[in-house]
Amino acid sequence: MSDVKPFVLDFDLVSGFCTSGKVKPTQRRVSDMVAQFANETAARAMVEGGDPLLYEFYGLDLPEDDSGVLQFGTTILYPGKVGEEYFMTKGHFHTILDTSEIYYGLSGHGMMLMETPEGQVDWKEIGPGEALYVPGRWAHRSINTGTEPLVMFFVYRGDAGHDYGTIEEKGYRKLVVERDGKPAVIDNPKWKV
Ligand SMILES: O=P(O)(O)OC[C@H]1O[C@H](O)[C@H](O)[C@@H](O)[C@@H]1O
Ligand SMILES: [Fe+2]
Repeated sequence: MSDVKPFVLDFDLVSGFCTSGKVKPTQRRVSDMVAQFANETAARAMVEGGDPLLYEFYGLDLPEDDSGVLQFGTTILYPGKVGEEYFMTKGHFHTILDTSEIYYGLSGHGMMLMETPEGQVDWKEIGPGEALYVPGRWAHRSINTGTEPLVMFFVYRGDAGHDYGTIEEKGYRKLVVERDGKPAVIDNPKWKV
């Protein structure tokens, strides 16, 4: 058991930021995930044109080897598109595959795209006041389908870990793109078996 003392942390409901500045967010830009977008040419052009910030999230300094710890924080995913594909997170399986995660929508609107190693796929919309349960075994990627930052609070088992490799190699089976001004879920042409 780790020796974490009780503590309180503030997260602004709209911006998602820890306004007291007690923790600093990690940022990911288009350059951090060019190969993940369906239109890599559009992604590279955006990197050249200033490399916009896609999202930032708070990872706290809690022990990552203790199943009794709960990791938590907020993700702030900005609105925008790379080609026709909405801004999204990298997405990951948990290293301990069977561990789940809960997201609670604070502001903005988006979608969680999920899939299992066996090839089941699912997606759920998420907005303010909605709690989304991502069961163990489901890889998860957040997507901002709106015009405001998508802000979500998350919590998961402390030792769950992030497995990015599988998604980086194979991609997701589905993509979320804008079609006729609306989000559409389509097959990912770059997905590898
Ligand atoms: O890890 P990414 O796929 O880049 O997503 C960024 C972050 O999003 C979520 O909110 C997760 O709970 C975090 O554990 C994760 O690190
Ligand atoms: Fe996760």
